Amino acid sequence: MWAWLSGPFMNSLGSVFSFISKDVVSKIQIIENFLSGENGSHYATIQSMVTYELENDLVDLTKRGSHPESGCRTLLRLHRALHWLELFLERLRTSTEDSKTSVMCSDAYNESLAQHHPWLIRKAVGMAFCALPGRDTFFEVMNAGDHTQVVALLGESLPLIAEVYQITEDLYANNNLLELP
Ligand SMILES: CCCCCCCC/C=C\CCCCCCCC(=O)N[C@@H](COP(=O)(O)O)[C@H](O)/C=C/CCCCCCCCCCCCC
Repeated sequence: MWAWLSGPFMNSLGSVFSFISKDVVSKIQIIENFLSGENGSHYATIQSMVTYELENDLVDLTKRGSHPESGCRTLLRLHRALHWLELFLERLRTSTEDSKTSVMCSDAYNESLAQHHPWLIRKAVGMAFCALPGRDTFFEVMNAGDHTQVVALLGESLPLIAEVYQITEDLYANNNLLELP
């Protein structure tokens, strides 16, 4: 995932996608830094991270303050991105030759991340989607064989992505963390 996000495919799509990939990579890096830091053992699971940060007042709960890059708020952004990914890949899996990646991408975006982004980002992202390559290119960059094989792989992977998403969603909902600033 890391290599793909910062690799030639994303960079070839233009400046908006470079910005998106840098944003995701920097958020993954924040979590990795916690994991390799002195309190790393508390970051071994999402559950232990949430418990540790909440018990030690390490999360800005209502407005950004002294903990602008807590593990909880950083993971929340990635969690929302994972939802976009799930919705997009499901559309790709069930797409036909006539399907447009720009439409699949923006429909998935509007159902997920868009609700958390300001107007300017939504507009910039919406325009960038129009420049996305076609469906065949997406199948190729997955590097998992022909179309039938990619569709089969997506059929196996998507339930796992959905399960990971739901576990985090439930944990965050139970701890009132779904709207962290
Ligand atoms: C359990 C972790 C799993 C991580 C899974 C990540 C999957 C990533 C896959 C695709 C990339 C989507 C990236 C979306 C990043 C969104 C993070 C975010 O919302 N960041 C915004 C807020 O950050 P803060 O300021 O609060 O720190 C930030 O403002 C970024 C805005 C631009 C977001 C544009 C989203 C566009 C979504 C569609 C991406 C299309 C990628 C095309 C791939 C060919």
